[in-house]
Amino acid sequence: MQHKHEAMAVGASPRTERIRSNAEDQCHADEGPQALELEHVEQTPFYTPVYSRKYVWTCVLSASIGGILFGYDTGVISSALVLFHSDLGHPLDNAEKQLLTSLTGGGAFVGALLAAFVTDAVGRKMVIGIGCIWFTVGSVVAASAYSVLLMGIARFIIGVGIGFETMITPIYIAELSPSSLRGRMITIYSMAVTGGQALAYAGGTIFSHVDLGWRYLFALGALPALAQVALFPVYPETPRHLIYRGRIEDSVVVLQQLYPRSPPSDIQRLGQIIREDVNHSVSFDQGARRLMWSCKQLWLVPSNLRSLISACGLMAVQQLCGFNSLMYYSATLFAAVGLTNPTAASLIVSGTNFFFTIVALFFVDWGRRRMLVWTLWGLPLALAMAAVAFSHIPLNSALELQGEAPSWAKALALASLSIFVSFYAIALGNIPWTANELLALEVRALGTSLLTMVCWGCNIIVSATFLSLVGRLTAAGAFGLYAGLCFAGWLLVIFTYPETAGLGLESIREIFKDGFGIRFANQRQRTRRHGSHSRM
Ligand SMILES: O[C@H]1[C@H](O)[C@@H](O)[C@H](O)[C@@H](O)[C@H]1O
Repeated sequence: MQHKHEAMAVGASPRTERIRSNAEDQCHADEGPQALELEHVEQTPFYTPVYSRKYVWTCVLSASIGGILFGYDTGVISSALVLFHSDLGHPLDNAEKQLLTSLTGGGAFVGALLAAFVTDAVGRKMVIGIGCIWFTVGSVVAASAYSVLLMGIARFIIGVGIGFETMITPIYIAELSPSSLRGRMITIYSMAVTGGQALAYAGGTIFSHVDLGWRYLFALGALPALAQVALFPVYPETPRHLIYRGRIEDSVVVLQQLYPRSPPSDIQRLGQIIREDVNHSVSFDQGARRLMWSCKQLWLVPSNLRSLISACGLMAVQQLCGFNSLMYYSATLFAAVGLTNPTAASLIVSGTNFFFTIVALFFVDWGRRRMLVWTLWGLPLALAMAAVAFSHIPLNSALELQGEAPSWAKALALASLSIFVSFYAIALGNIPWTANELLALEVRALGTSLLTMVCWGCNIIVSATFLSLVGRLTAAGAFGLYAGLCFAGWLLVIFTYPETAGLGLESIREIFKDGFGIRFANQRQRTRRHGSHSRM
């Protein structure tokens, strides 16, 4: 009832009022027992030998190649900038360097928006393919570029590919995975991202000794895209999308492949539950899958809006915590604190990030909210330590050391930044990519597109302002500011991010019906655990 008043207060038309209240009624329908049943069916393979899950792992690993592309192409620019010399017509000035770095973020922002227009129409798998085309074309143009303009165009094209890929791969994986493994499988994708970044830094070290090495670096970026296209026949369209398009028989075949050990009755029931959820979304669709309609669903249905705030809020925290400033400027920062091999120093950041993403793999299905709440406090603490350290290290706005710095401050700077990366990678670095699971099917494509745009919008803000922040506030002030933002992010998570680990995608919409559902979700987790104990 309260929601009706909310909508009236903003002057909703009778039609939008109808849309909203339909959705509310559906959300309040009794989904509890059915949702638990779905989770039970999806968990069946969990108790069966690993080889029976081979197919789902093959699909997830094939899709995760997109993560390698994302990581490699965002990481490669920092090495390439050092290797360009005058190969693009003249030595690059700072503005050109910043432009070539941020154009990828701009392209990704546009790509995520474009992907929203096509995802429901052409399917999840096809969008992965479209992303690969952008990556391949962008890599070829970048490898053969001879001017800043051409390189700029190439970086933008690669960015569009990243936008497509970051929008679709997490949805694709979430829709294919059994709920008990969903977090872990999306974390495989995050591992691919951080692994791709580490590969880019390693490649940068190797090709720094090769004439025109940057051309090889960019050309190599096309290989994962081509590999993903080659694997196209191996991975299927998601059952949820197939059902959405009315291809029921195809969806049953895919479900059978995904759950080979489940009895046919379980497969049938799973298909039926997904179908009911899809019918529920399509019935709102009124026959026209128009973006405007999805927008209204997202903004005017309070439960959808709340899930969007939760998901996008967490993604904003991931980017605004300042991690990517460290990623892009780590070499320069570490050089300032006395390390002699800057590329190897960058490998410390990307390697630590990769390592702790692997650690995250073991905890993410234990609890997303739990992991976030237990680790996020470490970020402001580590950044506050970094702020203390850098207040004794005199740097100018180009991050060059101006004078002497005490060795304890240098050691503290190194230690605090390493602690920061570890705490970041174990939860905040990957959980926001699982957040599309918060969105109901009828708004998942558009909502995930917005989620991805928040990621890239905030990414551009952080990467384009770090040096100016250091200029205005000093490095200590910049780290202090990030510490404040991280602390605010921790509070945001505590109040708005419910626990979703182990819940079926079709049951998550229920959580947001009366608020951010923190208590409700905890209660669901208890019931679920109790249910699975009593089944065992
Ligand atoms: O999840 C990824 C990962 O943490 C990367 O290391 C970071 O560069 C990206 O911005 C983030 O979205």
